[in-house]
Amino acid sequence: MSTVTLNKVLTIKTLNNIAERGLNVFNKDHYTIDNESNKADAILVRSFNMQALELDTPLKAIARAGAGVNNIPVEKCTEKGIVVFNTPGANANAVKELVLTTLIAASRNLFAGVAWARTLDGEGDQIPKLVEAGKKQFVGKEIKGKTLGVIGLGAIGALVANDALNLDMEVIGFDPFISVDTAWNLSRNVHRAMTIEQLFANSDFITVHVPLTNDTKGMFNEATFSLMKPDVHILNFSRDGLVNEADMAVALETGKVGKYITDFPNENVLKMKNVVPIPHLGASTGESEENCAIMAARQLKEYLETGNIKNSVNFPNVSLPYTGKTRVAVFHKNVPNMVGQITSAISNYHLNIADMINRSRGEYAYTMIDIDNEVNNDIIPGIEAQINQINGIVGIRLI
Ligand SMILES: NC(=O)c1ccc[n+]([C@@H]2O[C@H](COP(=O)([O-])OP(=O)(O)OC[C@H]3O[C@@H](n4cnc5c(N)ncnc54)[C@H](O)[C@@H]3O)[C@@H](O)[C@H]2O)c1
Ligand SMILES: O=C(O)CC[C@@H](O)C(=O)O
Repeated sequence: MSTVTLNKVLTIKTLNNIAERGLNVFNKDHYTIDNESNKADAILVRSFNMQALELDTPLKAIARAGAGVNNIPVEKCTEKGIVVFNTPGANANAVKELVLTTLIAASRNLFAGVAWARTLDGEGDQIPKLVEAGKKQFVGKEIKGKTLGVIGLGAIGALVANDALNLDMEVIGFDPFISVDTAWNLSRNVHRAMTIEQLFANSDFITVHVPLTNDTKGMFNEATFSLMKPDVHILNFSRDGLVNEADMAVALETGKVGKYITDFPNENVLKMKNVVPIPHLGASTGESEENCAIMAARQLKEYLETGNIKNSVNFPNVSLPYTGKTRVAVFHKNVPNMVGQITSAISNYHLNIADMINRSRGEYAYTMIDIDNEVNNDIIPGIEAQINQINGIVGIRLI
């Protein structure tokens, strides 16, 4: 981590409860933590829905202490040069543990059984007899030898797939965009489904670990249920929007889906038969909340102090050792001759370039230029104005 001396105090706004150890990453001499400010330099968020929020200047960055960024208006941020970070893998173990816990618990009708046992309160000496007579309602099925389909083999899916093998399950995985890193970590005993249909047709249990996007929205629906085995159990620890809830309600009624274990209860879900509603606890462990908060805070701090970007979901990873010289960081459209125009704007001020880096991601790019000379504060507005005049510039920071 860099140890830059900031010449002004920056404000970090929190929109959710963020673990203390994460907030402690921000030195109080240089940062104010505030959950009210509308002049924040950066935002730390978990699940708060930011879609309708104004993204006012001087907001430079948003860090999601978690994986999913569907609560953040990422496209709007990109257009404004606001960097959005997440914390890949930081809560994956917590989610994996709850997936496997509920996979077994639901299969053994544990939740319903425990709730029923509580209703026996007050029956006195009769309770043991009632238990023995009533337990037949809760006969479950073992997971050993059954097939688990894992959709999405990223940080969480890969952990679930590997550990399900250790529980003697057969595992089929589907992920057309699997990363090289994950592929290396995945057991060779995980069978690869060539199509999602193949996974649907062969799984006794299905767990989904993909982001909610236009492509994945409603991927569980009447048509896909029809491909599945009867009594399939579906686990959704990803996002509610992946499931067409009207179709799920019907599939549960008919027994096509035996159980729906979801981390996203709502009014529709709570009315469903054989649903196991969990109050979004996937990542709710002390360990995971700290991991996410620390990672999010470090990434934000590094970006604010040096311009370096790591684990952004909308801009490329860019890193240049920070030497304390003036750094010009520019967001721009990914079109020809941008770097040339930016560097000539700088040389118009007779400044020498010591180092530079340029990376692109889709339609946008990010360029950082370190200036060799001491830059007089008086000329900074002029440099900014010249660069801002270039067609395709989204934003500029001098650090
Ligand atoms: N319940 C919780 O508390 C909780 C916690 C963490 C993450 N999540 C959710 O889980 C999701 C996954 O988290 P992660 O950390 O594993 O993310 P990740 O980015 O590491 O993995 C996602 C995987 O999904 C794959 N994928 C994308 N589209 C796909 C598709 N159409 N079909 C198959 N695979 C596809 C990607 O290639 C990637 O490997 C997050 O986006 C978030 O919505 C929920
Ligand atoms: O912050 C949480 O508790 C949940 C986070 C989770 O939904 C995620 O996408 O990482």
